[in-house]
Amino acid sequence: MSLRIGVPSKGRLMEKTFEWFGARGVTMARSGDDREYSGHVSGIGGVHLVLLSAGEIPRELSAGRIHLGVTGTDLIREKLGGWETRVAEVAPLGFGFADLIIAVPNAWIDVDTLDDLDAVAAQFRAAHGHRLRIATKYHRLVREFLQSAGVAEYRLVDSQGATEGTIRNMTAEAVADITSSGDTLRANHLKILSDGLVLKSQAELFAARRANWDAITLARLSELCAKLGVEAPAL
Ligand SMILES: Nc1ncnc2c1ncn2[C@@H]1O[C@H](COP(=O)(O)OP(=O)(O)OP(=O)(O)O)[C@@H](O)[C@H]1O
Ligand SMILES: O=P(O)(O)OC[C@H]1O[C@H](OP(=O)(O)OP(=O)(O)O)[C@H](O)[C@@H]1O
Repeated sequence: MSLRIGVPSKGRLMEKTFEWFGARGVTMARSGDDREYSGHVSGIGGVHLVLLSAGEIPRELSAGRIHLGVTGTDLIREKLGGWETRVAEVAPLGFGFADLIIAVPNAWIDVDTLDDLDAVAAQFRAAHGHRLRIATKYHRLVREFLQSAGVAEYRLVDSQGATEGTIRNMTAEAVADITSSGDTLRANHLKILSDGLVLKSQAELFAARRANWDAITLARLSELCAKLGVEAPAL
């Protein structure tokens, strides 16, 4: 059986992943034109490339339909409850850096910390009759983070994109989203709470604990890890 490795199917994450493996003698390429989601691996035998959305890779790893996968730490932790029991970290890849943060409007001059947010949230509920809304797609991570910080008077509203626009659109009062350059936050007049860093993320190579590991796939894993210069994970 070949070792199935899931890799982001488009954009910067795909290109950087191809570069990272290529620099270590494992060449990945998409077949056909840009719209064809199939590919191949050379430089090592018995490894099958599976091109997937970065957001779907955690689920495919968890189900064991791929043996290895490249995706963001944020997506693994958000999408897989008890992620350590489902995947093993093989190697951080040094790209795809992003911080998951909590941000509020610049105009909230008295709000700089989570404690301030908590105070404003209580006032907000008293004044408006509903809880302050935080727009995000990272429900699990934000809930856990705010719970451990003691912030309770809020409601998460789902936003799967253009999250920073929800405040202007009046569907939320605050946001929890990833930032890398900070341009999107600046353009939308938002500031990060000083203690509002939920998670630092980067692209990582993960192994599926529940995949069908047999002697052949384990041998291929060792060979691949040796070639990549990383330690083979204990599964
Ligand atoms: N500036 C950035 N914008 C978006 N994602 C980034 C950025 N920097 C790093 N990332 C990381 O890239 C990953 C998301 O990649 P991508 O947007 O391709 O995923 P996706 O959810 O599968 O997207 P799509 O649904 O459009 O296919 C996350 O792990 C995220 O942390
Ligand atoms: O700090 P920056 O460099 O500005 O990057 C952050 C932005 O990039 C991502 O959005 P993406 O482009 O993936 O689009 P989305 O709004 O559909 O999530 C993220 O959701 C932020 O909006």
